[in-house]
Amino acid sequence: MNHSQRQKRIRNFCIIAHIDHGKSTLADRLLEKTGVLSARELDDQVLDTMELERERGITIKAQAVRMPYRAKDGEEYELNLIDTPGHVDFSYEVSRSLAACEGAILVVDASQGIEAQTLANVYMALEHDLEIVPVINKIDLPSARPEEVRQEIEDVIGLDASYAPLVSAKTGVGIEDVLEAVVEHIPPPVGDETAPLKALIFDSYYDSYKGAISFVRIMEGSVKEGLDIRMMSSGREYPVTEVGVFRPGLTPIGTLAAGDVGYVAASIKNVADTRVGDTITAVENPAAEPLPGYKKVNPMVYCGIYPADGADYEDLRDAMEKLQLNDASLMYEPEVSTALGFGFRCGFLGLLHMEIIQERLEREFDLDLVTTAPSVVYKVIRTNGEMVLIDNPANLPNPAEIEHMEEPMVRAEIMAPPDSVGTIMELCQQKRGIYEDMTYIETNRVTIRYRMPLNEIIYDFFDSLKSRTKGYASFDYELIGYERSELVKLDILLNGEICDALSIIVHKDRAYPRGRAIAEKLKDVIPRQMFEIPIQAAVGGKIIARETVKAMRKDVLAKCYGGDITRKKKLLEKQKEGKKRMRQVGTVQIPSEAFMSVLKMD
Ligand SMILES: Nc1nc2c(ncn2[C@@H]2O[C@H](COP(=O)(O)OP(=O)(O)OP(=O)(O)O)[C@@H](O)[C@H]2O)c(=O)[nH]1
Repeated sequence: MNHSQRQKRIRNFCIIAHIDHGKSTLADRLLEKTGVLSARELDDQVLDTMELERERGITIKAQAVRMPYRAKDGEEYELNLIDTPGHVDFSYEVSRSLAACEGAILVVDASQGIEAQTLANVYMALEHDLEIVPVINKIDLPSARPEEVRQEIEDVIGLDASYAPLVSAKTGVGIEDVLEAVVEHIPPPVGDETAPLKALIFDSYYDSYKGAISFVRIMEGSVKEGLDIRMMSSGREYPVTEVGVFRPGLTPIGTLAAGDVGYVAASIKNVADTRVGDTITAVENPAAEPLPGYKKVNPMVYCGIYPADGADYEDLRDAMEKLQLNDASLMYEPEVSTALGFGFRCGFLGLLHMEIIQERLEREFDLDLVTTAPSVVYKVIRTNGEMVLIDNPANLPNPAEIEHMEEPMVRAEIMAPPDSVGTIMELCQQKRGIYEDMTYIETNRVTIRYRMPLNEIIYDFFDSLKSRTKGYASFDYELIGYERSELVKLDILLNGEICDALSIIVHKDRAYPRGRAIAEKLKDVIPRQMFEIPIQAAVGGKIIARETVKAMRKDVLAKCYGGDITRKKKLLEKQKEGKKRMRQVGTVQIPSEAFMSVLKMD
């Protein structure tokens, strides 16, 4: 079979869905149906991969697996399923994965219908001109309303859903219909295998034996073992050591040609040299232009990460280094805080990314951490006209040197049942949201759009939204740029000293309530000590709130009457335990979890 005949039987697609609508379960079923994994292996193995994926904390964001499929027309097809990360933090990776495909399966839960992320994903897929195959999942649920959802897909998204397979990824019903729909509705790739090589990197990860491995879609030309390749963004060159496909598991196949999806290994030391979105070409006869759409993603959210015990600093640094090997979007640099000592300022794609990294540091590297309040990146325009980017409140210039400040804004899209509109609007208003519009989807769902400062949604917006709507609301956002804003630095003083790790940048109208709330919360979490501790919130040196932690009344040992020595020991032991999780800040001891917990409040 020549290449163009083969190309006609390739289908490159991904699965898009709102979280929990069954994307992973459906993907497993497709693997099972095409014999890539047996049902038994699925139980063991995919659970393992999922575990691994959890281990790696969504850093292996997108993988591609090749499935052979003999369709009802008697032909053998090569289906490449490209997995996309399901979270807005990784939207750039998602966009590159979509660019590697000709089509997408859109999974919609038959009982939930369309939700915020469903729409966001669909728009992104349409922007990449993908053919969308709707699939209605979870038809086994008693609350399933497949025909209504079919209508909803037609009315809200405007897709032809008349042929949408009705499936249960759980029981396995309708899976073959999904494969047939993919073959029938998604077009095969095009691309000239004799043209200069252009391969799009849509994901990469670090393998300790093979180095950084790039997952690619070959757009033009071909790549094989031994070829000298060049990364077009950096100009760096490497000889290819292996090319292959994921089946699952890396399987060498010798050559990948236009239309193919697979991986390329070239003894590359660092994932930072296999940037998602970059174009790989050949050193000899290179492509004139890279593929469009490459961009270096920048962190959106920053926070300080410190070891709870200063002695663990080196361990934390080693752990950071290891994580970064596999995650080119994690940024970190050493930082010193007067309150917390030596640690790192870290940049993340978003809050989920931040939480994943924190969790991995604690779980995989067994570290106890103190994290400071997350901050977005502010633009500060100095009185001398100079613009500086500030991601750490401690670095904010003196107010006298600031002409004005700008903060990042997002467009938030919330989808919810109509009866929760009131409470959602109240929340958005509280978070300085500016109402844009509202549209009803059928009679049971409404989409509300707000323009909001990113700094208001990074702490607890989503949690508040969920609790106010009993979990029914879904939420999505995109960054829309910077706007001028009246921002101030809110400092917290403990026993008269500023605790830099608790400083935050807030809107001036929110400084007072926020300062009060933080002081009140700190009063609850800071245990009594031998002396009275004033807790103050201040803006520009002016105290705006004050609480006091009263002094301890009695020595704990006083209860022991000096008699029972074992009891005394136990008590001291217990105190030591408690102390381990405390940070000495100036003269005051603060429990390490206090730093984050005070910032989470409605
Ligand atoms: N009843 C029923 N449950 C299903 C079906 N498909 C998936 N589920 C369940 O729905 C939940 C979410 O499924 P996942 O496959 O993890 O969903 P996902 O979209 O990949 O979710 P994320 O990975 O969190 O984005 C799981 O508890 C599944 O067992 C189905 O057809 N019927």
